[in-house]
Amino acid sequence: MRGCHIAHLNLHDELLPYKEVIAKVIYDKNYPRIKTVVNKVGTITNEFRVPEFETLAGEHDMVTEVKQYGATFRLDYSIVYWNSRLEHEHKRLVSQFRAGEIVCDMFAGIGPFAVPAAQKGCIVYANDLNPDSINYLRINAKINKVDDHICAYNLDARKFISQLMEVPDSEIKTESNVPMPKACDASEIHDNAESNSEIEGVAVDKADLHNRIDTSMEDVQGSTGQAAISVTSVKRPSISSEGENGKAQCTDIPESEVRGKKRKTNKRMGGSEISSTKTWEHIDHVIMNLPASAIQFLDVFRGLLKREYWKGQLPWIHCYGFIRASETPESITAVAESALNARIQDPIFHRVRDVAPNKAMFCLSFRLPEACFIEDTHTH
Ligand SMILES: C[S@@+](CC[C@H](N)C(=O)[O-])C[C@H]1O[C@@H](n2cnc3c(N)ncnc32)[C@H](O)[C@@H]1O
Repeated sequence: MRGCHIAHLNLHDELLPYKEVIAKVIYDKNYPRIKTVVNKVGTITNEFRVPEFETLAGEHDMVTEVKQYGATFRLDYSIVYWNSRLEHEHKRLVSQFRAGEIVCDMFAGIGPFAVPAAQKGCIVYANDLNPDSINYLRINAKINKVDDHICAYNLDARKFISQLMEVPDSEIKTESNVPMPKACDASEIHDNAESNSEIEGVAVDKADLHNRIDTSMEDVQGSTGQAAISVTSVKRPSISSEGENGKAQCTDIPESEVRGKKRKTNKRMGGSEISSTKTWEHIDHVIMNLPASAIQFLDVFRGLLKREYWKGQLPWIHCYGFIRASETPESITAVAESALNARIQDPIFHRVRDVAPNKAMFCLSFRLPEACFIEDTHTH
């Protein structure tokens, strides 16, 4: 693994009697680059997907730094999930994202999707149930200088996505609280639609659309003052704030962060627009990399998005899982449809890698079906 002083073995049973000898040879041949040789023990059963390791040679130091396509990730191998074999998959998926898009990573780990997506200029809402993963994700966001593009949360994935989609009281449309006409203007809604989409016959670039929408939102805020209140009046706690013992605080999503994160256009993008994001109005991608059970979380999307607030197309869901020899992409899609209680149009099934002779990891990507909208949430 690039940049790492740990050699991580996965020895089969027949080699276990020789494990010390094997480890010593690896250590002697590679020292000082390799300072620790570990072997994975048993199968992963804990919910944080952290393997157990035994140290076979060298010092027991499991804190290290690894590099993936230009990003640096610090982690403690003994307390967080990390799999260097997913490098290509991280890269493949992030290559589909575009600057300015909003990405929600429900099972983010230490940030191998979140950090490169933020480096691309996406706004990333990243969550993990393991507080140590979130602690390292925040550290990695800082190391890679994208902490202004990542909001990190330590919640159960269902709660995380539900809270991001919750419309705050101050924004609920009532008869006396009619939405700002310009912010919900049909042409803007239309503009916020699609990557490289055809709008009235013209090819439209999504990043450009976001910039244009951003500018118009600034105008709206300036002219009415109403939206500006929801975005700027609440002081957001620092994303990288730490609790006692240097651990990231485990809290619900702070209202101010859910309500709309100030978005600075990435300096590397050369832009200077500052805009706001309201996650209940639009997100572009949801990543669900918990292959053992992510598909069972899909039911959280039933009735999750509120049609009257939503702008543009529905988000892409990228859901990971394992496929056995007895299963097919169609049968996997049927399981996802059953969880969503909706038909999926044109699913994209990508085989990520073989993990055992009869088992492969896959990524099922699809646009959230319209049936997942909740129609009328008006409070009169
Ligand atoms: C397979 S790892 C993926 C991490 C990262 N996305 C990657 O590609 O390396 C799954 C992650 O989901 C987290 N996790 C497990 N159950 C969860 C839950 N109910 N809600 C949120 N995160 C959870 C684990 O702590 C772990 O970091």
